[in-house]
Amino acid sequence: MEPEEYCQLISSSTPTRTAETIPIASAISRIAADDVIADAPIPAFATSAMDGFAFDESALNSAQTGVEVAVLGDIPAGAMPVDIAPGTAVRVMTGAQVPATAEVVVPVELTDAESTGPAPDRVQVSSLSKGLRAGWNIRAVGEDTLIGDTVIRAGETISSAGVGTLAMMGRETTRVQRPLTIGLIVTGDELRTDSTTCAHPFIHNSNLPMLSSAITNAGAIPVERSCGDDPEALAHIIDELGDCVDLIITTGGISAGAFEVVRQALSGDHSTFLRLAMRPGGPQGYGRRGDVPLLHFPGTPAGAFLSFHLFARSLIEASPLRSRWKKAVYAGPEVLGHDKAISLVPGRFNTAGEVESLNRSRLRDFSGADVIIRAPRGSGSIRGGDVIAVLDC
Ligand SMILES: Nc1nc2c(c(=O)[nH]1)N[C@H]1C(S)=C(S)[C@@H](COP(=O)(O)OP(=O)(O)OC[C@H]3O[C@@H](n4cnc5c(N)ncnc54)[C@H](O)[C@@H]3O)O[C@H]1N2
Ligand code: MOO
Repeated sequence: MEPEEYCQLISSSTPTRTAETIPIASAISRIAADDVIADAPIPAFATSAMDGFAFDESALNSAQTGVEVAVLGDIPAGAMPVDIAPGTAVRVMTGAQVPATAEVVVPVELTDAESTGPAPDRVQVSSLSKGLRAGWNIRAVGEDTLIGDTVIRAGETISSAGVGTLAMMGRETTRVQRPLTIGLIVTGDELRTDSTTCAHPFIHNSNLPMLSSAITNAGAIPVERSCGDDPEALAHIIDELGDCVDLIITTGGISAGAFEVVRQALSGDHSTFLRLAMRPGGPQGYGRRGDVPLLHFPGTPAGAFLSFHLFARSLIEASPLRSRWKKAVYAGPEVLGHDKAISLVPGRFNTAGEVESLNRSRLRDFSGADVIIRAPRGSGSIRGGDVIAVLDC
């Protein structure tokens, strides 16, 4: 089974999301829970798009014949508009509310006026074409956004432009998805988290800080646990976490050894274990204990890293793996396909915007990578100039 098909199989493990209301200043990188619909037009009143002079229709007619027009005053942005007496002009600044009778705004550069200093008493327009449309340089009510426009869609990640859009509409709070809480259990008697006790035959526990930070980076809240090779102890930790998390990820203990703690604790009643046609990260498992979905990743650090980016992120983002791959142009070197499995290889964008591969798939090779390259299975290979599938990581 290829990873996309497996992702489809585990999609029923996608945790249920609830929503919360938060201040817009905290909404960056959060996922919009609802469509945001404009309840007022933007701009809410007609404004000038230029620094210049607002003319009513008869003043414009005079100005187009070269006649000087009287200027009745100034409307800076943020000031109430001054009415235009028939046949006269007012000086307006970009963003200022224009008088209701304004026909056009003529930019200051097209007049004989200085751009700074007090407003002149009179203004003459140097050159103005005849067929000006009414509303020239005036931003009409709703020109940017109309009442009822969907400005942010449910499921979109709110960017800084999104925060600005919410602020532009006068929103102080917004509804976002509540972050998921994810239990992370790394397994293995050989693991030591405290480096002072990590003498032979123990090893440093890399999966715990790696996946905990990956969970945080994906916008979720990690709850960390470590477990030895005792299946009963693991079942106990899963039950304890089950009350307070939306998803549990385990690493290690799922392949073919004599002390496969995850497999022993869960296979049969709770979880299914299988080998995917992908390298690294082939051994995988999924299941449910009570209401809580379970994902089981291999213990090898590169396998755990890739499993997180392919599968955990698909569930967190509620987006199938098939639609998460992006296209890129490959720059080389040649990567040979494996007959039985797709290969996952670290890739980095070069200065030409194409992807180069590092050709080995150790965890340290992924640490400098921008993307995970998907090299298809089979006897072919990927070469410079090919269009390839990549996943950000
Ligand atoms: N007879 C077979 N043996 C193995 C097979 C197989 O098909 N037949 N598959 C191999 C592949 S591929 C993988 S991947 C691993 C997966 O094994 P597990 O998921 O059971 O993981 P462990 O055996 O517990 O650990 C594997 C490896 O990773 C180290 N490890 C585990 N957790 C951590 C951690 N938190 N931090 C750092 N390193 C960790 C562990 O010490 C092992 O070296 O199975 C192969 N074997
Ligand atoms: O599937 Mo494993 O060692 O290739 O991660």
